[in-house]
Amino acid sequence: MNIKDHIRSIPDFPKPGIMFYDISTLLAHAEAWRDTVRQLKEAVEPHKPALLVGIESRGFLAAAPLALAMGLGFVMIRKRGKLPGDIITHNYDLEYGTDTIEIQADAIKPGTRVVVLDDLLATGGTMAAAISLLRRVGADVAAAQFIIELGFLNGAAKLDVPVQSVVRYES
Ligand SMILES: O=P(O)(O)OC[C@H]1O[C@H](OP(=O)(O)OP(=O)(O)O)[C@H](O)[C@@H]1O
Ligand SMILES: Nc1ncnc2[nH]cnc12
Repeated sequence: MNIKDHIRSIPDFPKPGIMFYDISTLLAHAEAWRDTVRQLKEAVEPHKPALLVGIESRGFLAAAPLALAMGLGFVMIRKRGKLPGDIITHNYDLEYGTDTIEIQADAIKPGTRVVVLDDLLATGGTMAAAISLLRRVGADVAAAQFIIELGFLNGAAKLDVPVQSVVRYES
């Protein structure tokens, strides 16, 4: 199964000059999606995580089925203002402006080995922020796992954990 055959590339979205890699078509194809989750499992298992973490929102689509397939729990990192209870907040810089992600303060016991998942690695800013947030709650971040990596943006250079992806684009 060639996973790339099921990812749709849409030029000039959300703005001119950006190629958008759309996983809608991958999710809609049962066999291709099953194979994607299988490949995620093969890549993540060697890190022996006790827990998986997903980043809102497309990261949930990867992390939740993988957690079920691996028999592990799954923790959400969410955008600002969505999580109830005691939360830990992390602000980070985007190309223009700032953004905020959050996790529940008691979601992860200190020392727990986790793998973080997101659908796509672009500049690496989102995953770098997620890793900082996870370390603040005491998680041991074993790896960052993606479905898609945009290699030409060199986001992996921002991350100080092993970076893995199912498919990679060079342009
Ligand atoms: O490597 P970066 O440059 O940080 O970009 C990657 C992030 O951008 C997208 O999320 P988006 O903010 O579009 O949210 P969504 O998952 O809710 O669609 C994607 O799902 C990653 O989380
Ligand atoms: N080029 C891209 N395609 C899909 N999702 C993205 N998130 C950030 N950059 C993206």
